[in-house]
Amino acid sequence: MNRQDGLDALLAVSPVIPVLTIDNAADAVPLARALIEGGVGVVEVTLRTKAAMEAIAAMAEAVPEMVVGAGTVLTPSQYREVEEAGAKFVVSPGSSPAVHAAAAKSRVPFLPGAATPTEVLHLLEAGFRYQKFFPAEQAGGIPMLKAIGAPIHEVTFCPTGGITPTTAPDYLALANVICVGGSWLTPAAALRAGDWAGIAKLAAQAAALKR
Ligand SMILES: O=C(O)C(=O)C[C@H](O)[C@H](O)COP(=O)(O)O
Repeated sequence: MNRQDGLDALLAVSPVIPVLTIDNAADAVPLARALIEGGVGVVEVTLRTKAAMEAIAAMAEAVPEMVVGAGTVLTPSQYREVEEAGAKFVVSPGSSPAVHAAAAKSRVPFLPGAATPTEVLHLLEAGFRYQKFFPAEQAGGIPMLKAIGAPIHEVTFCPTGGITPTTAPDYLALANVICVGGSWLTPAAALRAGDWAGIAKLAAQAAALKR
């Protein structure tokens, strides 16, 4: 089976995929509801915190209208764990043969990361037409994506890393970008304060971006 079956539809759900770092699993459900209220129906929950796995499971269970993805998946065992927790897609900042093998065995589609033309071509050769361009700003940003897109037409990107509400529209205007990832929708202070209304407002602004 193709390891990216259905991924195109998931990446088309919102112009911005919020990249979430959740310290407190109890925040997961109200946070997902706030994002849905703002019109953002897809998230990437990074495995950067102890609470991440529980957060994925809680969101997938309690907020079925949210497409919950798992990010920072670096190993085959993490791939299996997030699938069990209910993740609908898996994101990695890079890629490795072991994680590719885990993706090949899984029903959950995989969005691997690349930052150079050689990495992009390796992934394309392995069948990955959708790739995370990471770390987007540090790896050359918009000029780099344009330069990669000139010779390599077949790959569509979700750039992530250092993107802001100001730069997001310019990324989204590129022919080889389907969506962008970013952490700005969920500022740490807003999460700590449980400012769900504020997060819903940021989500609404992101959901309204054109692509
Ligand atoms: O954790 C991962 O797997 C990552 O790939 C890193 C995140 O995508 C970036 O850290 C996004 O964060 P901002 O740059 O703040 O928008």
